[in-house]
Amino acid sequence: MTRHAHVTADAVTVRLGGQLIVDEVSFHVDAGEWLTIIGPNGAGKSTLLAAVAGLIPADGDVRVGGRSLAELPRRVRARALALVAQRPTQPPGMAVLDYVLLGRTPHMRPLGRESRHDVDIAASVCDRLDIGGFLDRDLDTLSGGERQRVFLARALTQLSGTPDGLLMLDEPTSALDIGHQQEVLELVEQLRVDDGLTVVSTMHDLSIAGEYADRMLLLSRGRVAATGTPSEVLTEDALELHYGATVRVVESEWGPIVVPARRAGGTRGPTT
Ligand SMILES: Nc1ncnc2c1ncn2[C@@H]1O[C@H](COP(=O)(O)OP(=O)(O)OP(=O)(O)O)[C@@H](O)[C@H]1O
Repeated sequence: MTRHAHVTADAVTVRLGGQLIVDEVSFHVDAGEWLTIIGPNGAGKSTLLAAVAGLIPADGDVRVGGRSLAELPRRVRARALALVAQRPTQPPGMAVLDYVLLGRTPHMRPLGRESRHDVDIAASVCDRLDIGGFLDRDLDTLSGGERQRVFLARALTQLSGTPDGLLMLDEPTSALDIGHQQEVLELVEQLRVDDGLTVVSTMHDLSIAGEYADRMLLLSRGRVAATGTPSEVLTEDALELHYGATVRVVESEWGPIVVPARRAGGTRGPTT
């Protein structure tokens, strides 16, 4: 399959509160590819995602599907890309189904109501994310992990029916147990393959990130420190340099596994 760049970020730069937070970051993501942005706390990952999604002012240029994001009308942009933020704003007292249906807004006529088709899409996405039993519940009453899947359901509902959709996920599995982490990431992977979604995510669990990403981008102090396959980016030296972490990287059939290593002087070193 011939791939073409679906997202191109060119010298994206963001200043917040007088500080340079994202510094001339450039990257591309091919159509149908999964790029995961990693980097230590405060590196600028969420800010970069928000800038690429056009949610905060930034210098530089972002092109999606060959068109400059700045030139796309809001509704067109909302059908082309969806961002699940780390802490999405959540209207108080809203039922899960109503919240997920907000994802259909860019597909409806202005002031129109959702159709049976919209409700079917939302309900089916919720079923796939194992939250079909919560549709009438108030969003505020869900657990953190249940709520995280509702946020993802809204984004998938938003992109449903869009060929070449761009799904951006800011730490999509941070509140999930290991079973639901796997379920959510496998679902995203399946949608990527079946529906041609392009995925850009941030993740802190480097081993899991490496299992799903085609390519990774290591962001450090707002700048690109490395890009490449998981095996190229997840090196012991790079993780020491940019995270200050002492780790062992072990290659497995699923990609590199990153294991924190006890520092010298630990009381339970390897028994040999
Ligand atoms: N409005 C703001 N004003 C000033 N500084 C800000 C503002 N918003 C974010 N920052 C700073 O920008 C830096 C990058 O924040 P960002 O949330 O993008 O990092 P991150 O890599 O996603 O971090 P984490 O892994 O902790 O989620 C941080 O130092 C943060 O304190």
